[in-house]
Amino acid sequence: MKAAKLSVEDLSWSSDRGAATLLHSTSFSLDTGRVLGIVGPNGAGKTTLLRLLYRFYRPTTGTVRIDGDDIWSLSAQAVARRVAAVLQEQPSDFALTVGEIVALGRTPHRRGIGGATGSRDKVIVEDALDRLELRGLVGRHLGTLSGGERQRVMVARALAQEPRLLILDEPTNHLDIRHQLEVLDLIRSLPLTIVTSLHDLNLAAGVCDDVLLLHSGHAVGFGPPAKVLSEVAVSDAFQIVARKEQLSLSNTDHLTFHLQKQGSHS
Ligand SMILES: Nc1ncnc2c1ncn2[C@@H]1O[C@H](COP(=O)(O)OP(=O)(O)OP(=O)(O)O)[C@@H](O)[C@H]1O
Repeated sequence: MKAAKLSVEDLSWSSDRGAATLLHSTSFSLDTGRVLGIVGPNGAGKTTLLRLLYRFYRPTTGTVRIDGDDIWSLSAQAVARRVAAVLQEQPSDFALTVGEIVALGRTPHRRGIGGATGSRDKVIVEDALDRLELRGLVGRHLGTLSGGERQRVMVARALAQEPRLLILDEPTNHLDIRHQLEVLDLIRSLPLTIVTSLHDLNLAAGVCDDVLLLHSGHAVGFGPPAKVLSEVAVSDAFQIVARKEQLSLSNTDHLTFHLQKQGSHS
């Protein structure tokens, strides 16, 4: 696996000319192998930013470069060889088996429509199935799996794509605590550049090298979680009162959240 360098410059997006801007000018860069968490309240623009990064939306202004190449100067297939995205599963996937879905990850590497599956493709698919512990489920239809099992299948398909940049939209959704920790552990262990949206700020602080805090379509902070996720910035963005406390056993910071200042309610 090879990790990408990602650089985003003056990126903004609105759905139509004259429509409200859903992402205002945003710039940041991410070195190879870094894990970036996109955090912010509902409707802040997290999914919009991710869609710009995997070439689903064409930017209104600015560029997304992967290893120096503007993704809109490359073909969709060339981008799919470098970038994989794990989104919520598509309804059309439900009739396919786990093995078939993971093998779909090889599509961008095939020559021509219906290109043959080579022995290297098989090795890569098997490796992805092993990594996500899916061997036992290989013949099952996606529709029969639990939410957590489906999430693992989607990550395996993305790995079979052999991306340099992996994009994850809320990868811990539907997962119980054990499976959340496993997915986050996997994220940390992959030698890829990763951009992931996360709702849980304490999880984001634990797993990400950098975070980007979005508020009403504006990037209001980028950098190490300890710096960006300050009490003031989190309180402002989420319209709550955030307090940073120290966990006594692990000596790590932990954010707690309150609707109002303690003692201020009647
Ligand atoms: N294609 C679109 N056309 C018009 N408005 C859109 C479009 N996509 C998203 N929006 C709006 O843009 C805003 C940002 O949406 P987005 O899905 O990026 O937020 P988010 O931070 O991912 O939210 P959540 O945490 O709820 O998933 C929302 O108000 C949403 O309704």
